[in-house]
Amino acid sequence: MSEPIRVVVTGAAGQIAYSILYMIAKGDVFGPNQPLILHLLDIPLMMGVLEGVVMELADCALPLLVSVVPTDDPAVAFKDVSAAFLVGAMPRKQGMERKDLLAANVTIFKVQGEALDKYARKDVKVLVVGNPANTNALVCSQYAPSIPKENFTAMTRLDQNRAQSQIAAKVGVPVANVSNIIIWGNHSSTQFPDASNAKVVVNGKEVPAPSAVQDDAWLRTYFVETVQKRGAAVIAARKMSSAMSAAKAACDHVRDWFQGTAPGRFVSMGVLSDGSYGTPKDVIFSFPVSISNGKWQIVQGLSVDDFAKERLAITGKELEEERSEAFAVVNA
Ligand SMILES: NC(=O)C1=CN([C@@H]2O[C@H](COP(=O)(O)OP(=O)(O)OC[C@H]3O[C@@H](n4cnc5c(N)ncnc54)[C@H](O)[C@@H]3O)[C@@H](O)[C@H]2O)C=CC1
Ligand SMILES: O=C(O)CCC(=O)C(=O)O
Repeated sequence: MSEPIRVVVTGAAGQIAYSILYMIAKGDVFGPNQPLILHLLDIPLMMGVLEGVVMELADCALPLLVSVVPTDDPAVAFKDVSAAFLVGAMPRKQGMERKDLLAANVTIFKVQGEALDKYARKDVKVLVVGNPANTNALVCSQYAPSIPKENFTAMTRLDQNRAQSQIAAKVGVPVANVSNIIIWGNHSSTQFPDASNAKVVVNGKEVPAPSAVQDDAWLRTYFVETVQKRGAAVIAARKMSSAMSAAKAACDHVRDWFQGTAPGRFVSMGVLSDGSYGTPKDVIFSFPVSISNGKWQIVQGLSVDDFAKERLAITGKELEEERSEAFAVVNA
């Protein structure tokens, strides 16, 4: 067994955390040989609820979980952490867009960026889940200047998983047979879910997703819109936002970041844009990335047709607008 690593989950008394903590603590992210010390951050009002979560974690009797540190103090929560799941933020209600949360949530990520800068390990890997995730990740990284910008990412893995599941159902194959779906841009209704470079295994043979689906109109309309609006559909049905699937996606994201992607495979992550594929620079934009040795790289040279270019421009523009609005809030 290796030495334990410290992992922080914010919003630890909330609904995503209720699923994510179990998944992390049983080894789904860092592997079956990596002991963990879990730091749980929430606001003072939620400390009673958090106590119950701590009791339940103990009652799970998980061999990898060395200890748990519940706290409402960012200085304690971020101390020496190797990985940070930044979940704690207000979720949207029915009828809202995620960017409507910007004014309420962006300040949380300023404070947590400052705390990461002061207290976390300099190689900490940060995943922002709290919405609007891309812009919150950008703000967080700006306030943590001593940590490399590439260590800040935003979650679009839930959108990727949703897209994968839609394609699998359409073709009639298990989800594991579908790979290399791309989510471009913002985790919002302007995102562009793109199956044009994806692969599907049909009858034992890997083929391009468009040939497996055989319905280009579906791929450009129903598929794109279903994934873009899936979060809202879950809220309409559950009266609460996605939680179990969000927790699973966060674990997938951080697992792949730490453990790498298989040769020829890529996943989607919101990362600092370098302008690849004509996107605006210096926003957190979701790209296809391959990962090895804990470092992600934007996959280059993929075909992007005019239909895709138009959609990349729309979601990129939204991210530029969110960036201006966010910095106006934090600098006010
Ligand atoms: N990127 C993505 O794909 C997804 C993002 N989300 C977002 O994740 C966030 C959390 O969702 P839920 O867990 O369902 O919400 P929730 O309301 O159940 O839990 C949020 C928790 O965060 C805590 N919190 C608030 N301010 C905090 C602070 N400054 N420090 C630490 N904790 C704080 C709250 O007290 C609460 O316990 C929301 O913003 C939601 O929109 C949800 C699903 C998917
Ligand atoms: O849709 C939301 O605003 C909350 C949850 C979420 O981001 C999602 O389900 O994709």
